[in-house]
Order: sequence, then structure tokens, then C-alpha cells
Amino acid sequence: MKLGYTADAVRAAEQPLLDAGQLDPLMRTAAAGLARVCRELLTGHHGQIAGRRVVVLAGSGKNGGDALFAGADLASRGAAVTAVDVFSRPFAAGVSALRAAGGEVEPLGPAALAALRAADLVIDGVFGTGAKPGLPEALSSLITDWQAASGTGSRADQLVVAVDVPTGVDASTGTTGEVSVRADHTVTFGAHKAGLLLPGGAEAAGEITLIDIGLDFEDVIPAVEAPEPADLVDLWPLPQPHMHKYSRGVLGLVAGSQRYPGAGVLAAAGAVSAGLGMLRLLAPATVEAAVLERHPETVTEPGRVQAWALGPGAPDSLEMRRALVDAENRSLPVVIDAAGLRLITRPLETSTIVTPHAGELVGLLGRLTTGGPDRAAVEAQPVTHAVRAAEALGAVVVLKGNRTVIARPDGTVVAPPPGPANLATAGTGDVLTGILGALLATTAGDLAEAHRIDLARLAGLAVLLHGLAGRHTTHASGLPAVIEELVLELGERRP
Ligand SMILES: NC(=O)C1=CN([C@@H]2O[C@H](COP(=O)(O)OP(=O)(O)OC[C@H]3O[C@@H](n4cnc5c(N)ncnc54)[C@H](OP(=O)(O)O)[C@@H]3O)[C@@H](O)[C@H]2O)[C@@H](O)CC1
Ligand SMILES: [K+]
Repeated sequence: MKLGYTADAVRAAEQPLLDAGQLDPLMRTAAAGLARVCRELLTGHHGQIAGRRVVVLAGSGKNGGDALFAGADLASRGAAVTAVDVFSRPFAAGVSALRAAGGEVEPLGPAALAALRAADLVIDGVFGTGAKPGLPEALSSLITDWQAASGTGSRADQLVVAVDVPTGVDASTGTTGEVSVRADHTVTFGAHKAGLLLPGGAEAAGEITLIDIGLDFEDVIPAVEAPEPADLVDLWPLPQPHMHKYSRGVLGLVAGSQRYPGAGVLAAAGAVSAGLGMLRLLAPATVEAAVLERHPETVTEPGRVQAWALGPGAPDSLEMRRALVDAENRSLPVVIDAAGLRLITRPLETSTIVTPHAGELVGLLGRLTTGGPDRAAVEAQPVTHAVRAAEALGAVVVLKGNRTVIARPDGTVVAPPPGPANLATAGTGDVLTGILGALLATTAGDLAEAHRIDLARLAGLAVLLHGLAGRHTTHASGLPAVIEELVLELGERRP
């Protein structure tokens, strides 16, 4: 799991070292790590370092300093390095090092654009964690003119390496202005900046390398967690040998209707594929019949459950309300999707996950807060609005989109990697609700006991697995079989 920290947290971690007069060694370590990645990329893509054209975009702060020192390293190995001095007051020690190694410094102007276009490698060191919002006009036209073509650099074989954070990306939130650098690779120092793991920033950053510069984050709560496939092996709740069907967990599912029976079938299949003790389905007879045909082990009588999932496929409101009352009365965890979201007008008195897409989040925020956003605002700033909803509801919010983000009421976020484009099809959300329900049912005991299981992290695992499964199928009804296979594999791979 990658952990992301805000710019303030990074500065706070850096401060004791700066107070101890350690700026110079910190920057040397950072620049050495950056230079190593640049050398590896140049050698890998262009065969060698000597003779390759490198352009350093150098701002006036330490980010520019890091880039200039790395440029000096490449120049000393024979690369032709030109630094573009963006603000006419570059980091002085970096300029001296570059010149001493044979590199040149150019002011920002027409020659800079030509150099950028011709470069084999561009090192973006304009802004890092110290950036204030908004790029100056001359800089934003330079970036636009250089990166106008699709992809990152001006040519397919041009490499772009961002120093710490791509310029134009907010290090803490990942929001980008109209113009920002698109990198193939970002080399970040001390800790992942939260913005590199969030929508916007993650796409701009490309692949990320973290360089350890000795900062201590032991007691700092990360702003963002980004789960990775290896986390599934460690953390996915798998059945233990001593379990029986009730201790493994029973999910009560309220999903599907005469009009939308398929959503009930998909939610049920999602739950079964993720693994659980027993599925108890409360739905009209047509939905029951369709689910029983596929999963004859399903129980269709009311009875005790360990968790509830409700909402896919416009199910009966009365049945959903009954489930919510039971969840609140017995402190059972609940996942609420689609039609179920419309029943929410106040925070629920139990562990809750809601799974809106942008439009549904608008409705939720409208009912829970005054002056709720419109859909465009949610799509432009998904993290901000998911967090607002999580705060207002006291619940975990899984805001579904091409980049799903998960917010906790304390404002921290879980950001799984983006799923494949083919998950943007009907029914995939129903499967996700089923998976989430199964996870709640199988971990309900731990949730109640000591809050050892974190709901948002659990949701992150579900979204991650759902995304991985999406790579192997083109439609929602293909997902459950792949999920089942992946879950079985997790069991085999767990040490
Ligand atoms: N964290 C760590 O432990 C370590 C961090 N390190 C490195 O330091 C970097 C942070 O350096 P930093 O603090 O100097 O900030 P940085 O990002 O270079 O930018 C600030 C400069 O840009 C300017 N400026 C800002 N916004 C502007 C705007 N909109 N328009 C115009 N100008 C604007 C601003 O000017 P000012 O407003 O001060 O006049 C200031 O000069 C970090 O990302 C990493 O690379 C490592 O070397 C060592 C360990
Ligand atoms: K940068």
C-alpha cells in the first residue's frame, strides 16, 4: 500500500532536519536518487547517456535545485544538458554545479521551446511541494506548446521525468489547473505526496519512484492510502478452518425488482464470488428464481444476518427500510447503493458504506447539507465532495467513477488504482455492491469487536479486486467468475 502525505506533513517531517542544518545533504540525496532514475531511463530507452539531449526546466526553489544537480550528474557523464531558467533566479548552487559539469543555462524564450522539443529527456523541476496555485502565463504557454501533442513529450520517444511532483499538480490534493506537466515518471522524495495518488495528479505523474531521504512519518496519519495488488494477498478476508456458515458471515441482500431483475442477479453473484458463509436474498419471486438458478445455495427466507447490502435494481422500499432498521437496531454494517441512497436523509447509527456515482452524490449532498454541488463540480473535484459527504454522513463514501475514490469521515482517502475502461458498463456497480456486502458479512465480527477492520480500507480492496477482474472480461456478468478465480488464487498465494 502506498501512503500519501500532504505538503504540510512533508514540510513538518523535513523541519527537524533543516533545523539541524541538514538541507544540503537532504538535497544531495534527493538529487542523487533523481539522477539515478534519469540515468536508468536514458540508458533503457536511448541506449546510453553520452550525447543525449537533456533539458532541465528549473524553477527558483529547491525543486529546481534538485533538477539542476541531477542535470549536472548527467552532464558529467557526457549528456548535452540545457537548463531553462524559468524565473530568472534559479537555485544558485545548482547552476554552479551544472555549469562546472559542462551544462548550459538559457532564459525562458523561443530557444527554450526548441530545446524542449529536441530533448531526449526533460526533467521538470519548476515547482514541487512549494507551488502556489496557478502557473504564470509564460510558463503555461511554454508547457502547452511543448506538450501539445498527445502523450507526454513532443515525440513518442521523449522521456519526461517530474521532480517530486509534476509542475501544475497540487502536491496535497492532486488537482491540476488548466495546464500541468504530464510525466512518464515522477521521482518523489521522503514520502509519496498525497496528490500523486489522487485523480489528476496520479495521471500526470506516470510511474512513481520514491527516494528515501530519511524523513520520519511514523506518527503521521497518511492523507491517502493507495492499495496495490500485493495488499489483496495480505489483507483480503479469507475463510479460516474453524469457521462454519454462520461464523463465516451471512449477508442479507435486498436487490432487484420485477423491472430490474438483473441487478439482483449481479449483486448476488458478486457476493457469492467474493466468498461468504451464506447469502440471504430478499427480492420478488422472479429475482429469487433467477438467482436460485445460478446459485442454488441462496436462502430466500428472512432471518438473521451479519451485514446488509441494499439498493441495486430498484428493490422494494419497504424491504430496504426494514433492513436499515435491523442494521441500526443490531449495529450491523450495511452497504447502500443506487435506490437505497434515496432513503438516506440523516447519518445512520451503524457502520455504513455508501456507493454513489457523481449524480447520486449530488442527491445525497443535497439532502444532507445546504448548498450542495452540481454534477460538474463533483466530477471536477471528486475527492473534495466525497470527503464532504463522508463527513456529513459519518460513513465511508465510495464515489464511483472512471477513477473511484473512497473517503472516510475524518477526511482521509483510499485511492485504488484506476480500473479498466470496460468497467464503465451496465451492472458492474451491482457486482461491486455484492462484493462489499460479502466483505462486510465476513468481517462483521471484527468490526464490532475492536474496530480492527477499517471499512474504507476494506472498500479499497473490493474496488481494487473489481478493477483487476475487469481486465479479464468485457461485461458485468463475466465479472463474478473472474473474481472467484482471483479470490481462490489469493488463498493459494497467502503465506
Ligand atoms: N521535502 C523535503 O524533505 C525535501 C524537498 N526537496 C525539494 O524541495 C522542493 C520544495 O522546494 P521549495 O520549498 O523551494 O518549493 P518549490 O516547489 O521548489 O517551489 C517554490 C518556489 O517556486 C516559487 N513559486 C511557487 N508558486 C509559484 C507561482 N504560482 N508562480 C511563480 N512562482 C511560484 C516560489 O517563489 P516565492 O513565492 O517564494 O517567491 C519558490 O521559489 C520539493 O518539491 C523537493 O523537490 C529536496 O530537495 C530536499 C528534501
Ligand atoms: K516538479
